[in-house]
Amino acid sequence: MSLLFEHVGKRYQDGTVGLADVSFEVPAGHFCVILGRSGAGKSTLLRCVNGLASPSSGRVVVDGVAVTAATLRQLRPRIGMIHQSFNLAPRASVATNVIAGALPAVSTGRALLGLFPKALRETACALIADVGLGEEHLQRRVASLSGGQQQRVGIARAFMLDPDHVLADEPVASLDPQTSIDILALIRRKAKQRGAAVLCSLHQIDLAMRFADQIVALRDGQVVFNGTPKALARQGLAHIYDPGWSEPCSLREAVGA
Ligand SMILES: Nc1ncnc2c1ncn2[C@@H]1O[C@H](COP(=O)(O)OP(=O)(O)OP(=O)(O)O)[C@@H](O)[C@H]1O
Repeated sequence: MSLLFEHVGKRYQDGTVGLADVSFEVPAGHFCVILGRSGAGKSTLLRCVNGLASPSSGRVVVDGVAVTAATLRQLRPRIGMIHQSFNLAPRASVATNVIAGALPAVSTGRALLGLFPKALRETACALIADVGLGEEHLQRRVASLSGGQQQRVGIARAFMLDPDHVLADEPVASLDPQTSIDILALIRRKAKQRGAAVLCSLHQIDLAMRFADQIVALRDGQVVFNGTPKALARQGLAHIYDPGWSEPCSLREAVGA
């Protein structure tokens, strides 16, 4: 159960290159953080996994199945999504938002009527407790919660269908430092419990170093680093973030100079 990017390129309709030629693998159960400057291609990469963007070249392979319009129906229930701005229904309750994570597995008619099977309702309640929201929160409107609490709802929703993969696009961008740590620890714990691979884009290097098993760094739509936090600490961050960085620097590093 892994996520594989094989020479993935994405050119948008206006000609902008979102991804140039990206290849790497995230093994099952790994927490993989995607780093890179603004515009490096992090969101584009995540969107290529859940079909919100389709690669112009190459392919994304989820557990051996290439992501295409035809396979998305089968793959979507196995991919949980956590968003930067939570993407919840603000006027609906915590419980309603969490159970909405099961929509890919429920017929449209039943979903419209709010008829979720008892097992799914029980799963939703258990998840809400597990992410640290007490019973008193079940019927609260999401709009009345803090950002950190809303992201806990988003995490519970993402795990409704026991996903094999979790995509998190800057999940702590709007949260304070301690809440960010708590939220990433929660995503990591839930994913490890499940054995799910996580692909999580971040701008906070300290958090990447703290939580990642694997770090992939993008620059101008290309992979400029793929390895452990320790290896990145040895290598430094110039090749990812410095505007003036150029290739000879990485060549020197490659020969250990
Ligand atoms: N719908 C689109 N149409 C045209 N270009 C796009 C589109 N979406 C993204 N891009 C471009 O693709 C490149 C990569 O964007 P992307 O959003 O993937 O970067 P990012 O690393 O997630 O940035 P940030 O950290 O700011 O969110 C950028 O040049 C961006 O302007």
